[in-house]
Amino acid sequence: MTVPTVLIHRDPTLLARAAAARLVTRIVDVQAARGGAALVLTGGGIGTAVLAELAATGARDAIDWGRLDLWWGDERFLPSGHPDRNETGARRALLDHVPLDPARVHPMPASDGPDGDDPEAAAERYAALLRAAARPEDHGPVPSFDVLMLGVGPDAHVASLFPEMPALYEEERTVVAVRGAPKPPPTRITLTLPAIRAAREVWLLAAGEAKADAVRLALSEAGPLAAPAAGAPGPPADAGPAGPGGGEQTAPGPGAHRLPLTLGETTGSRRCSDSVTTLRQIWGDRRTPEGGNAPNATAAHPHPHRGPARPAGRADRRAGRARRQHPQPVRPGGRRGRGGRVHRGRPARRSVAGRAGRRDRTGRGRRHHGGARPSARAGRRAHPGDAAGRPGAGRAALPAAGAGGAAARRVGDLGAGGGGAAGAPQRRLRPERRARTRRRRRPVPVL
Ligand SMILES: O=C1O[C@H](COP(=O)(O)O)[C@@H](O)[C@H](O)[C@H]1O
Repeated sequence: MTVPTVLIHRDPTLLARAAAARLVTRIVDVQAARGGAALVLTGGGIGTAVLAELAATGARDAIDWGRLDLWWGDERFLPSGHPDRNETGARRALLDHVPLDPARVHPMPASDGPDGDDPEAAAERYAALLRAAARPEDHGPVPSFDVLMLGVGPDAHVASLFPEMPALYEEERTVVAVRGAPKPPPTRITLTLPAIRAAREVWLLAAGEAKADAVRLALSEAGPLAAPAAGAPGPPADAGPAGPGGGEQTAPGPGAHRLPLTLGETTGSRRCSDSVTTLRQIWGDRRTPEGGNAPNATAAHPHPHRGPARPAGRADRRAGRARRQHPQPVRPGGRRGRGGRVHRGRPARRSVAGRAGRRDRTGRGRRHHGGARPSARAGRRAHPGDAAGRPGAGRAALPAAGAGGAAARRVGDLGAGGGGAAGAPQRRLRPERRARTRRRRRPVPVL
């Protein structure tokens, strides 16, 4: 199954800079390997901010702009040059400042374009353009985009695929018109999910408190109908053929169905490989080093099950002792992060469990020694706040994920297996078992 990669950055500006830096690297790498590269742009606040940061960085000169194809994931169907068009924003932020080959810039048609005010015809025109650009090795009606960026709306929409709307049912066409979109303007053109899934990498970009619920949905097993962002990374890798053209397999390449996602407004910068872990990290990081909830988190996410932070208790003191007995090495050049600060340099490789131990900066929680699967590890990543029912506390805190399916089971694991479950004492490992299980820990690269 595709495992999302989640990158969390301190604030939207850092997020945009980091995404821009990643874009440079990715495009340069692809161009070095294959000559050209294909990038799909998104509109919206953070998507445009990424382009502005790309324009601002000196590293942009490493890109061979003349060999970059630009496509759009969606467009508001408005006259050319309209300030609300995604194309207009992208041109202002980046395209007007770099030496692109105009023939390789492919905006979606405007409402005063060759098809006039006919979004269906305009969508078909764009689909034909994509089809013409697809090479035999793309095995489908669209090019295998190297990076496809998507903003995420507060309702978890991506591109112009809004929850419950007919475009989400599309299995054949790669581009469709959307009428009656809940977000203005109502008429739009959008890539469909099969076209999005043909990308080698899909990057979901979400910044700010208003997007946190959408991110939670995207990482849960909510279907794309309820949360279109959840459908962007594609079906499980072992689910067999899936791609534009119905059952015809696209061959999207080794990185396909990855879901790099960036969430702003949190602290730290880390990579993890388990969505439940990630959710816990997102929420966990909202706690201040002093043990209270960060004020913005509390205000913007009123969860009925979240209780107030409680003072450190017995389990917390035990965790502090464990940490002192097993200090985590810090690589020269990096430093241990604390809430609200950025990690400098590239932290040492360390395991999920190791990160979990470090994450508890106040002496609460405990260091984990188990070699269990990630969800169980996450479950044992106890935090006293869990007992108080704060949003790391499994099903109760993640209503959508808890609604059913495997996510519910995983989330359930968190509550049941988690030492943080109310009143559940945490199992202490004998020293020799600690050593054994520590050896089994799989290092997970972090940023
Ligand atoms: O309407 C749109 O909204 C989304 C998200 O925009 P944001 O301002 O909330 O970041 C965007 O990704 C999409 O391309 C756009 O057409």
